[in-house]
Formats: sequence, structure tokens, C-alpha cells
Amino acid sequence: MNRIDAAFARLQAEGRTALIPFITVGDPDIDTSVDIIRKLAEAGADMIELGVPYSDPLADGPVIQRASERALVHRITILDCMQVAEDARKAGADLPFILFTYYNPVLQLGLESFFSLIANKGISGLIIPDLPIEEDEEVRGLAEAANIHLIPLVAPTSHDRVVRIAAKARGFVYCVSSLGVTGVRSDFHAGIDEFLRSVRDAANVPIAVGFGISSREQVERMAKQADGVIVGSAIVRRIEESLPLLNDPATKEEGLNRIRDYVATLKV
Ligand SMILES: O=P(O)(O)OC[C@@H](O)[C@@H](O)c1c[nH]c2ccccc12
Repeated sequence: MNRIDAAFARLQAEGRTALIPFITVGDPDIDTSVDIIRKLAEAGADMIELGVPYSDPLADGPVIQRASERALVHRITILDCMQVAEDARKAGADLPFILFTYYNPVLQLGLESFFSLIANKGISGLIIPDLPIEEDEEVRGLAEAANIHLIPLVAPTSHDRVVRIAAKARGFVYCVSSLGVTGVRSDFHAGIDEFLRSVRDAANVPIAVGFGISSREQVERMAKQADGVIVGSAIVRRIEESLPLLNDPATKEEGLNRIRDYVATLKV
């Protein structure tokens, strides 16, 4: 069984909601990413989105754009992200990992090379936000052969595409809560409740909501209609705010614990 499926089955039995943090790998550096993942696991994360930094993150707001820039200073590659996942698991963060990458880095490697690189490395899921369902046939086949769930995104503007996207979904359906780019928000798309109901009706796998979530109240609200929540920018912003602590060995643990303590408030 894929570890994402096992995690959702456990959470459903416990009546709990999956907490799925996103971080940019290599922000501020590879070793600290491993430490942060360990702290996210301590905070109660159920699976983690490992973002491959990219030079042109068109769907990202300023917080994640800056994180990508910081990580790209170290020229982080997909191979580095595999190493981070392996090191984090060895360090005790034994969670399902979802690799998050834009399509271009995958194309630059070539699909066969990309999947040979990530297969059997503890990656359970894959999100490629700019790969539309109309073009994902080959990627889907290679992912399934590697027992890696290709997790699709649906947005409030997906309308009649929701049924087609949800029907092919593996792992979970990623429901984007708002239009526009990633980033903390105080409110979500006006029709979000109806949108989530339409995805729930069309999906045979769990559904998770992302974009803009930063508070326990928002998580509790989304937990009423979804099986999981994804939180990225709010966590990445705390990493950014903690950089002075993280970059000094004398205060690194304090910086890591600040991130852990914030994320722990989001576990419901
Ligand atoms: O950052 P937010 O608003 O919490 O949203 C999650 C998001 O960071 C993560 O899932 C993600 C990072 N980059 C993306 C690009 C497209 C879709 C999703 C993403």
C-alpha cells in the first residue's frame, strides 16, 4: 500500500485531518531542511510536500519565491531533494514525502531519468502544478509503475473539469482554496464550500485544501469539508523570520523549535 493511502486510512480511523506542510528544499540550506522536516514531524505533520526550488515559480507568491531564491543559491537539484528525504527519514521523520516540482525541471531531466531518480527513494506522491490533465498520460503511467501517486490540483475555476480530474486522482485531490498565487490569506474564494462539495462528490480519494491557510481557525474550518490541509507560505515565512536564529549554531535549535511550535498549533 502507498504510504499516503495508509496515512489517510489511519487519520480517518482516528477522525483527524491530515496536516501537510510544504517547504522549499535547501531553504536556507540542505542540512537545515533535514532539521526542519524532523521538527515538522515532531509538530504532528502527517505527510510533507518537498518543494524543488525553481527559478520561475509562476504560481507562487513572494514568500515562496524568496525561499526558492535562497535555495537556488545552493543550486539545489531534484537529487538533493531525494537526499534530504532519505536523511530526514534516517533522522526519524518517517513520513510520506510528496515531491513538489514545476514541470520544467522534470522535462530537463527527461521523464525516464526523472522517475528512475525518484523511484524507490521513499517518495510516495508527486505534485506538478503546471502539468494539465490533458498532457499527463505518460507521467501518470510512469508514476503508477513506481507506486508514486500523481496528485492533481483542482481550482474553483475548474468547473466541469473537476469530474475528469478527480476521477483519475491518486493519493488525494489538491483543492486550491483561492484564485491567484500561493500566500497567506484572511479569506478564501467566495464559493469554496460549494466547490469542495463538488470535489468531494466527484472524488474516490481523500481531498485536501491548500492556499492561504495559516491559522488553527482556518484549519478547523477546512477540516469540516476536507480530509487534509496543506500549509506552505505561513511555514516558509516563519523559516524566513527565523533565519537569524537558524544561521547561528548557538541559536539554531531555538529557531527550529519556533517553527515546530507554530506548526503544532495547526494539528487538529
Ligand atoms: O503557500 P500556501 O498559500 O500555504 O499554499 C500551499 C502551497 O505553498 C504549496 O502547496 C505550493 C507551493 N507552490 C505551489 C504552486 C502551486 C500550487 C501549490 C503550491
